[in-house]
Amino acid sequence: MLRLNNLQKSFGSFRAVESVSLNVGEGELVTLLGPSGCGKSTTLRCIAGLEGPTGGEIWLGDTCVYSAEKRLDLPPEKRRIGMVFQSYALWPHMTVAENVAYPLLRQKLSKADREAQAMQALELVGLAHARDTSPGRLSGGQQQRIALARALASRCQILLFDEPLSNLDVRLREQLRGEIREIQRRLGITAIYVTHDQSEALAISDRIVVMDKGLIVQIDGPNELYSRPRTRFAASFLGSVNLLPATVADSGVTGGLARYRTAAGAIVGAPERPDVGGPGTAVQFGIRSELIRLVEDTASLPPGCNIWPVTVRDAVFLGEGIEYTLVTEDGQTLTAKVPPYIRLQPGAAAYAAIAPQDCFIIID
Ligand SMILES: Nc1ncnc2c1ncn2[C@@H]1O[C@H](COP(=O)(O)OP(=O)(O)OP(=O)(O)O)[C@@H](O)[C@H]1O
Repeated sequence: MLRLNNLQKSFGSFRAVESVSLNVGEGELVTLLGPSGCGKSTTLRCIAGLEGPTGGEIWLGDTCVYSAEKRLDLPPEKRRIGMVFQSYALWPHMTVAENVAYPLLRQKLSKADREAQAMQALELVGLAHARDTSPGRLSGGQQQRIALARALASRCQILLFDEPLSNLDVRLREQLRGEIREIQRRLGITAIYVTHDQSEALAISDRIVVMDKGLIVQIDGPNELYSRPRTRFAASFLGSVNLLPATVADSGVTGGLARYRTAAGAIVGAPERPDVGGPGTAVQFGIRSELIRLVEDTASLPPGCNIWPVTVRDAVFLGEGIEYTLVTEDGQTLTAKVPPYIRLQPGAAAYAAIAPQDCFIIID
């Protein structure tokens, strides 16, 4: 449905989008995730036609809408794209229904059809009852729903979201992201969603594109990206991670696992990464903080667990859990987020344990 081939965008000599190639399937919701300034919004604006790229190609279905080589650049109104921005951009002097119907004026529709399409879109976002209200009298969440209805009303091929929930409080953000996902799935509409919020990306995406400095670092489903990040950047951008220096001890051991020697000499297991070199190759051994089990004796642990004897240095109560800072026997620091019923005092001796399948290997 959407294809970017080596998309580039420079502002003067600054390359905001270095090179982005991406295929998005029909009905897919793909998120562009990355830190401020990594080129997410610029990529989105190029797709919408609001920004002129400096290289590459953009295809929407079978239509090439931008090609540097062919000197082709279709204007936004010819791209059948709907866009939802961080700011709701609603007209205060129009009613809710008039705001939603406004972009339809460009289409050759009768007044009755325009109104019917606008009302259908308002029903989808649960705001049909507010049709005659002024948008200024509604809450931020409701105003963003109207902006979504306006994008849906024109029955576009693709919906683009640029940080649509950033102006809302946490609870509303969580509720609205669920609603956006539900409507997108129900209509089977293709969507590209820009955010710098990792939990939002994990919650709503079919696939996540992690970007850094105008380049794609990794593209994967939320689960794969969380459990098998390929680089230090991708690992640290999603969730909390511990990285321990290690070397390959033995590969192809059993069930897709390989063994790694950590700095203190302990041998631990993780899924084998085929692109890592043989024994002796230096790697980083990745452990998610929230997947660590913290126990006072090892009897209850399943066989084959990676186990580190640790001393508790610090504990921070977070409500839904406790974040422990732990020190291994060779002086490495581990962060573990565990349920709040596990209470250990600073100075206590314990064991940090994790299943090999829950670990991952980083090579950069
Ligand atoms: N019109 C412009 N002129 C010059 N530089 C620009 C322009 N628009 C964007 N940039 C620069 O391009 C880089 C990428 O910007 P972009 O808005 O795409 O980042 P982003 O990943 O969406 O970050 P954010 O979440 O902060 O919006 C930034 O360094 C930004 O300053």
